[in-house]
Amino acid sequence: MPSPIPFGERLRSAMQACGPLCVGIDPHPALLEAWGLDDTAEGVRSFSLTVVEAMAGAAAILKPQVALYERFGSAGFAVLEETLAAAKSANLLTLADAKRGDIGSTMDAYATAWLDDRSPLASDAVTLSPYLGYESLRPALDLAAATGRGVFVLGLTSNPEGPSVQHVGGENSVAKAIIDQVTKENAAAEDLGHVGLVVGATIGDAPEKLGIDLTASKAPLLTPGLGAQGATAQDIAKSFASSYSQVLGTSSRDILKEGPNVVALREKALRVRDELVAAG
Ligand SMILES: O=c1ccn([C@@H]2O[C@H](COP(=O)(O)O)[C@@H](O)[C@H]2O)c(=O)[nH]1
Repeated sequence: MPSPIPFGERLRSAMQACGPLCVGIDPHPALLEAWGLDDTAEGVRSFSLTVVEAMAGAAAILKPQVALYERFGSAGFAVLEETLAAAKSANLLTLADAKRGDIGSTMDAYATAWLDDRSPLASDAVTLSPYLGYESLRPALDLAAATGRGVFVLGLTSNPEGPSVQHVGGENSVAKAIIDQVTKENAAAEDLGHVGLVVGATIGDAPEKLGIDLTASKAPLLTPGLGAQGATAQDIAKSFASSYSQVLGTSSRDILKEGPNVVALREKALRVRDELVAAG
């Protein structure tokens, strides 16, 4: 069996072809209502398939927020499976925003669920929480590498509560310890590695203050916080400066509020994408 193409290479090709944008699929009750859909699994299905249709060729990757499917139990997971399959058929990469993290033995099962070729939920990448210790993520890190998939580890999150944990330690912060491990993991990559980082668009000068070198990490940098949480493409360009070529700008509600019209959704995504390109 030939080795799979590494996730970092696949992501870079998608970013070159479609631009540095990740569109989040977050079917919140208020958005479903605004789109004239019921807050049911069927409503979430219609919402998700419309986003997939609108984003083909306009986004490098789609990020379904797993929590918003999970609230409908098995019916929600069936819709998520269908959404992942539709994205694959439309040549869109997928990042399941599940933020999984547990002791190693349980992590094995999470890795199988999100990163094994045989799983109906297999995605191109999954988000992981490293707060049980970076090495507890090993089953997912290794399975992702073996299957040509990726993971995005929480580093500096976009929410205002994040610093109360992630900045602890100052020059030897919790976030720096995590990011140093990611740097080691991606050391052999020529460009982007298979281990990405979640680093919010709202973080301001935190990397500088904490002595964190994001460029050296070779991590694809997922930057939630753009749009609905108040950050702009210019904010990202300022915070990320030398690592900007690694940035995958991500936005959910600010784009999704343009639906359900497919053309309006796509045009908004293209505007956000063009702003990200221009800011660099
Ligand atoms: O630090 C983080 C990590 C993840 N998220 C997720 O991204 C989207 C953001 O949605 P917007 O509507 O663009 O605000 C959402 O799914 C979050 O759970 C984040 O915001 N920050």
